[in-house]
Amino acid sequence: MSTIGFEELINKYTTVLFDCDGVLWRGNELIPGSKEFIDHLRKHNKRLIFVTNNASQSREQYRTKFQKFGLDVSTDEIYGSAYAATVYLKYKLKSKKAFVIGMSGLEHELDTEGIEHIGGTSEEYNKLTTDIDFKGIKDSIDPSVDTVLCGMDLMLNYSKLSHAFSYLENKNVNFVLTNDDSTFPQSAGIFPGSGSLSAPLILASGRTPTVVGKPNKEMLDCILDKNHLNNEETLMIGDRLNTDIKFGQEGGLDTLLVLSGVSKREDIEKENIYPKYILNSLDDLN
Ligand SMILES: O=C(O)[C@H](O)[C@H](O)COP(=O)(O)O
Ligand SMILES: [Mg+2]
Repeated sequence: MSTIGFEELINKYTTVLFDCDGVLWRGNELIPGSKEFIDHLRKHNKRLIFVTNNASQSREQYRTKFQKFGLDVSTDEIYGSAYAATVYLKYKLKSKKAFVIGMSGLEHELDTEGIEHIGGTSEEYNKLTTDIDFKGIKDSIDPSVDTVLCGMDLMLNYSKLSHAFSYLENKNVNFVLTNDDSTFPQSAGIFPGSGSLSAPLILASGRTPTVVGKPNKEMLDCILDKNHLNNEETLMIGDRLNTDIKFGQEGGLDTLLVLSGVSKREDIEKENIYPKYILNSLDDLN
């Protein structure tokens, strides 16, 4: 494990896969040096691919977020777990309709692939109430729902969980997570991640979900469907050892851990996941 400088990086790699939360930004705050580093790579004609487990936004919404930071990134360069999960439901599960725990970004991606969805941001599932209509939940089961899909949901509540749980009682209904990150890096600090939001369903249903996001192969398959990666010339940059660095290693890529997000230097030995390179942040490359 060593550091790496900009010159060495651009001489070794033609393609850079970037994680987003904790590498480029924390919430809506750009991490110092990330824009400059991306601009430098663009000047050296490097291929950039952005791979985020954050399912709260669609590729289009991320393109707008990049633009707000003065970064011109095309949707073809963006692979979010909302998109990857949608592709998985559409082409692997042949899903027609999903019950969603998630936000508008996940719903937008499902819409682009013509997968119907209930739950999510619709009004009836987002009322914060202690007056739960338990019988109504069981009576409301829609037999055409074939999948429960869970992602980051800032409006999670007991009623939504109870609806999702009731669908999962039917073992024929698929159970899919966009990702299972335990925590989520924000500018104000670390918060519960989407993996921690779906944990109650896993415990209550006793079922093991398919997880699409990093480090799982479905996310890499989604990228490889559209991009040939020359492994020796591709670098994966991330802030989380058990998603980004593991994803890169299992994909046969070199990896760079930046300490600007979730994982800390002492986590490396604890988790026994050793990146090839380590830096404090992307600013060390400017
Ligand atoms: O809780 C989550 O969904 C994740 O922590 C978060 O969104 C990770 O995003 P990434 O670091 O993969 O961009
Ligand atoms: Mg991250």
